[in-house]
Amino acid sequence: MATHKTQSTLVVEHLAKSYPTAGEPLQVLSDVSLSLSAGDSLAIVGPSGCGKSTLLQILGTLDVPDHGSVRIDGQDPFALNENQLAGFRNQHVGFIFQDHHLLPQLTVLENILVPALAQGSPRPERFQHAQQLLESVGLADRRGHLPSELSGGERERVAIARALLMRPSLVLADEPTGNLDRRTADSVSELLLDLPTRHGVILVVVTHSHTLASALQQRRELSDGKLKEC
Ligand SMILES: Nc1ncnc2c1ncn2[C@@H]1O[C@H](COP(=O)(O)OP(=O)(O)OP(=O)(O)O)[C@@H](O)[C@H]1O
Repeated sequence: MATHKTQSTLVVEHLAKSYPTAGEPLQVLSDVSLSLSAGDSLAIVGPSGCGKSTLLQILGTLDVPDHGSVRIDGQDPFALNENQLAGFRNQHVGFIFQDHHLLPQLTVLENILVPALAQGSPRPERFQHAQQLLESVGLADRRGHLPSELSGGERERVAIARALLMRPSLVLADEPTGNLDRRTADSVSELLLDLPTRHGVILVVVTHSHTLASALQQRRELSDGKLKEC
């Protein structure tokens, strides 16, 4: 199952981002730089409102910085036009959100295949890969179930499998264990921690969980718009 992309890299230099307000703009990121490669994992921690999700959105190319650069696998995603960027994101980035964003009317297997649908009908290899991923998250026997028939932890597992479908270089997780009880959070964390070695991805996790943060290879606190060692 391991599909190491040895070229996987994330290089971020001097990112800055502010939001307009009625008064002075709110400077959320002032100077963020980092460099990660295949197999690396990083926790981003910090108090509520410090800008963690904003940073994750920019790393995932869902939002644009005011200044600075992001290079994923050596490419500048913000130099692409809108269609190219959507395709690039689909191929290079997997997202895992706290509320998992599964489509309620689709089965577990169909939800995992959603990223491939953006490119038309999934090829048989994709179905096979989706099935393998379902097995790897321990849900092979739930492929025909709807999200409403799953527990919170099981839905999060589906979201993890979906994030891996396109064999991304970069997996971004925003509070992946935030809504889960301790035991379920531990088992989801275990799956996440396995991703960099098992799938050769770069894993960046925003979390308030000390347990999860301390299990990742690297930790940075976002403070005053900058990443600091912690
Ligand atoms: N679209 C927006 N327009 C204006 N302000 C925004 C916008 N998005 C976020 N903010 C503000 O930017 C700051 C950082 O928000 P962000 O969601 O990145 O923080 P966070 O560290 O992820 O918080 P939490 O841990 O509570 O999720 C907050 O003060 C928030 O209110």
